Amino acid sequence: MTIRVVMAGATGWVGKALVPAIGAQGDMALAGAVSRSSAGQDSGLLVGMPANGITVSASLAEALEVPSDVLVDYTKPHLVKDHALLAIEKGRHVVIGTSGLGATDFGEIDAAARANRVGVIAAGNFSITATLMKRFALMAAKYVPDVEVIDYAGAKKPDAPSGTARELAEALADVRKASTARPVSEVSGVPGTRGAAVGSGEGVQVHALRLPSYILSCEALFGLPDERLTIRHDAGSSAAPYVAGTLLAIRRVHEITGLVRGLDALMD
Ligand SMILES: NC(=O)C1=CN([C@@H]2O[C@H](COP(=O)(O)OP(=O)(O)OC[C@H]3O[C@@H](n4cnc5c(N)ncnc54)[C@H](OP(=O)(O)O)[C@@H]3O)[C@@H](O)[C@H]2O)C=CC1
Ligand SMILES: O=C(O)C1=N[C@H](C(=O)O)C[C@H](O)C1
Repeated sequence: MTIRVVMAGATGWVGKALVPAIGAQGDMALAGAVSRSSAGQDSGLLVGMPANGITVSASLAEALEVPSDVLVDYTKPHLVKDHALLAIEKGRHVVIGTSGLGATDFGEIDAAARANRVGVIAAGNFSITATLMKRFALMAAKYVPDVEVIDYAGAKKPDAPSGTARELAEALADVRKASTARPVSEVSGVPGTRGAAVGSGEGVQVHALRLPSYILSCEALFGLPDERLTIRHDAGSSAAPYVAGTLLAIRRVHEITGLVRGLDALMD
């Protein structure tokens, strides 16, 4: 069976890497592509490939008028929730790469996916090594109660924390033991400098830095008396690391009903 894929954000940094990769898979075919600025153009030519006959649509609604199986979204934080809900309503499975969503948004997406009997896979980071960082950090959190997260990204990134840091902090908050740090509410000075608590219960403090020259790095820092552990992931400057994980999600999403968060759920 050929999986028919609609790529929202086809002309973006990640979309440009995914369009040729989807076309190269024997079991997948591009069925639609979305970008406002390139609407009406051939999506293959746009990414430096031979023409593929798939014309770019100006909106997701237009792209979903043609039959397809899976929406892949790498667009913008303010669009992704509406895109996901629209695709679910139209009976499509969804793979979410776009950052910016939190636990409440994902709760709504999960409910809609269950009601429409489709699957959604969302990962803050579809790279294998970023996924391993999350897995190792979750292992460490079983043994070390004190953990905080630092999220490094470029000055122009529109969302904070990053999808990578947010998914990590929410997952850590679910398993962490009580912190020994002085509660932020009891800190004098400028308490905001202690970061923001992300996730359930006491949450995990996340500190987001936004500076020119950074791409995206994420650190989980663990402390015990007289020793510490740092688990860090650094993304490079190309979108190549996200391709394999996204293709895996496209292949597996039809097996799911409702939402699964994190590429780690598909590994093993
Ligand atoms: N989960 C993961 O592993 C990763 C997640 N990301 C996240 O993915 C998202 C996308 O990243 P990136 O590829 O760098 O983004 P870009 O800014 O490079 O690309 C955004 C894409 O979305 C399209 N777009 C923007 N606005 C609209 C709109 N209103 N309707 C339809 N399409 C629109 C743009 O085309 P146009 O402007 O022409 O409409 C473009 O094709 C970000 O949130 C990023 O943080 C990034 C890398 C990995
Ligand atoms: O905005 C980016 O560039 C990236 N965003 C993702 C995130 O928000 O975690 C991850 C990716 O490494 C790059």
